[in-house]
Amino acid sequence: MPSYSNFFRSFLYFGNNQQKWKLAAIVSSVGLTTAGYLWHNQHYASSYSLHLKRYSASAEYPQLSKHSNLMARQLTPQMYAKLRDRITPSGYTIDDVIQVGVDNPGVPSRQYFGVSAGDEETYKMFSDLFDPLIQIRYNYGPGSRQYHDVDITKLNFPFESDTTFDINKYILSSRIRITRNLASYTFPTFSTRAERRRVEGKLNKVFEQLIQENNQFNGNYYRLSTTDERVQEKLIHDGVYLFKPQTMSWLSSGIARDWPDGRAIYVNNDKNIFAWINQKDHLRFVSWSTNNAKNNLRAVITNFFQGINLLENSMKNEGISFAHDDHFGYLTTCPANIGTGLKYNIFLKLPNLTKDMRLPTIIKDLNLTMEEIMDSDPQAFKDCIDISNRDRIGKTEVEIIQHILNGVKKLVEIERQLEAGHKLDEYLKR
Ligand SMILES: Nc1ncnc2c1ncn2[C@@H]1O[C@H](COP(=O)(O)OP(=O)(O)OP(=O)(O)O)[C@@H](O)[C@H]1O
Repeated sequence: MPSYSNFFRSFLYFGNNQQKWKLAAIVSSVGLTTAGYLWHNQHYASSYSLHLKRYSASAEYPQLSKHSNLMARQLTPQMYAKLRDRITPSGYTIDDVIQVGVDNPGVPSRQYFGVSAGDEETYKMFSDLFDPLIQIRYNYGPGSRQYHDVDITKLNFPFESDTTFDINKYILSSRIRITRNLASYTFPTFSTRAERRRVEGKLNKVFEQLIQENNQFNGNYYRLSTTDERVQEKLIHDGVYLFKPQTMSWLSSGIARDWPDGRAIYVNNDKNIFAWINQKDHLRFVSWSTNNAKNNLRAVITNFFQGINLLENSMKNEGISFAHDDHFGYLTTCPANIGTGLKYNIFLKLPNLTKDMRLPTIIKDLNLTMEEIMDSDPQAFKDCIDISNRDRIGKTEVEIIQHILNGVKKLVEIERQLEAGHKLDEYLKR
């Protein structure tokens, strides 16, 4: 092992004076950075454990006996005691992770996660809890790898070449979105005001590039804190306004703090592409068909992936990228979105099928999710359902979209059989 005196002697005989000073400057800056990093970590870890260790793990264990969310079913007192000593580099703890689930018990019929991530490191740091939850909800095991495929030429759009019936009678509209966070910044659950503003500032530059460089994405960027009421009303009318999250689960996760500071909206001139900045995640990017452009399935998907591609190119110019991991895919605030962060919704009008009690079972067998459509006018979406993907992780983007399209094709076919007077049992037997 080289001794300090050997090191000093080598330094004396090294190069000329200028090179010596250069070397000394490099060595001391590396030393100071390392010492600073270690001090920072130790300081945080020790103040955190001092604070926690005032009471035992069993005294701190949350009251979960009446809870039915996934977290409450997995977090044993032993696991809590083990994870209580961990902290991510930005300071996120197990108590931060579980707060949404402690405050929101959930209902047995819904697989509500009851956890949130505060930064990229959360998933690995608290994998004892996150891994089983993701396994239960998505059947996605710890050894798996998330693959991506955005080659939309592989997609097969149903009924596109079939002109024998009016598809617009059944398919009303579609909407696709991704949700993402930027690498190296804390997530909205945990960001400080300054960091949230920094993220918004970076994304502002990215969207300004998109607006300037591309006709289709030409549009406007609005900071919520400086948007006047008239513009606000217009954005609400266009269906793109970013409202402050109101549900208890999102309020207790911390994402609505300081609203509307650091929040922004991008929307293109055609109003069929928009983005929300600093809502549940740093970025939510959406492509949809408005009511007067019904059943524009292919265009919605094409615009969407074109937009993401341009966004990622602009992000490179800004030196930023999305938080991503080979195993977990894109890292999101809620594990419900992890993997692809992709949700694809299609509104369907199925007057016969929606009257049948077996519809929820059919939807479940197709591995889809069905939601009610909320509208101020209850008649507007009579006999309609909102179909979306159940999976976000373990499948590629193209697989998820094709799965929805195939499911929609089946549902429309069943509806048409019922319309023609056939019984549902006949179809189900096939
Ligand atoms: N196909 C569609 N056509 C028109 N509007 C849609 C469509 N799909 C969804 N929407 C509307 O967009 C809004 C948000 O939809 P949704 O809650 O499914 O997605 P999300 O907010 O992106 O995801 P989540 O809240 O589950 O993280 C809802 O008001 C919904 O009615």
